[in-house]
Amino acid sequence: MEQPGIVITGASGRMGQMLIGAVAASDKARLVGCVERTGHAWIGRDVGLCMGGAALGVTVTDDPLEAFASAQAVIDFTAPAATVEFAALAAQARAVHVIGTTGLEATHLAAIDAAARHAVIVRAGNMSLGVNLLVKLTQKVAAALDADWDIEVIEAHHRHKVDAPSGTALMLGQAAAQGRGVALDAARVSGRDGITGPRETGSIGFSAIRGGDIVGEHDVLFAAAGERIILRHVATDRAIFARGALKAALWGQGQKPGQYDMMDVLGL
Ligand SMILES: NC(=O)C1=CN([C@@H]2O[C@H](COP(=O)(O)OP(=O)(O)OC[C@H]3O[C@@H](n4cnc5c(N)ncnc54)[C@H](O)[C@@H]3O)[C@@H](O)[C@H]2O)C=CC1
Ligand SMILES: O=C(O)C1=N[C@H](C(=O)O)C[C@H](O)C1
Repeated sequence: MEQPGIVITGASGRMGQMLIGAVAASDKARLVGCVERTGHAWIGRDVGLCMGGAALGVTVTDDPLEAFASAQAVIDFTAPAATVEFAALAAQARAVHVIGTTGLEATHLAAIDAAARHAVIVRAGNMSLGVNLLVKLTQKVAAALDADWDIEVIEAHHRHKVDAPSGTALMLGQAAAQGRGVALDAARVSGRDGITGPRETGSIGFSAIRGGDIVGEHDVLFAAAGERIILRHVATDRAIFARGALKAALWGQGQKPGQYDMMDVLGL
């Protein structure tokens, strides 16, 4: 059987280039398309040459529908508005849509839910094995501790990141809330500043650091009187996200329409 053909959206981005490298090097998938936004300097050029390497025989396009028509999967690490558009188009093309984009708000999520009625969508704020294990651990630890243990999620990323808290931090906060049996929306406290008053018992705090070229670092801090537990993940190479996304694109082949995450893909 022919290997699944994969389209990468946001081809020139930090993750786009990492994903193109991963698919081009894979013996389980074929790179069949690359999409960038209209007006981008890469449109109409071979993506391999644009990346400074050998030609890959794939021309970058700003026409996602045409690109998706010949694909079995679309891997999408772009921006919320673009991802919503791609979800509808991937569903139309019956291609598995792997979504790594973060910063999605309720309206974006509703549109993705609608597309998942007709298509396979795998979405996760972090596609690495390590972070998905950390999510599981966070839920377990939170379930074992009572509200005398304050929970704080601290994340650090590069200076170009546009959303906060990170998608990963939200996954970790959600896991902590689930473990504790509370709703994250009710417990969440982000970005303290000024006279905040003392910490509210049971709240789950989020802090974001932005600087330099930090790939992605996440701590879940459980702090009580006299002791602290810190669960930590440090990403040093974006290849971990690309590997996870490619795994998700392959796993999604033949699945029933619906929305899945990396826990499903990794069997965690
Ligand atoms: N889930 C995960 O494991 C990970 C998720 N991310 C997320 O992926 C997203 C992208 O991250 P980066 O690659 O660092 O950003 P980036 O800014 O380097 O790349 C985004 C790319 O998307 C392109 N783009 C935007 N709108 C588009 C459109 N309408 N059509 C085609 N292309 C379009 C941009 O031109 C750009 O090349 C962010 O939301 C980030 O948080 C990043 C790393 C891992
Ligand atoms: O923007 C990034 O770079 C990253 N984004 C994801 C997030 O928001 O958690 C995953 C990873 O931390 C890198």
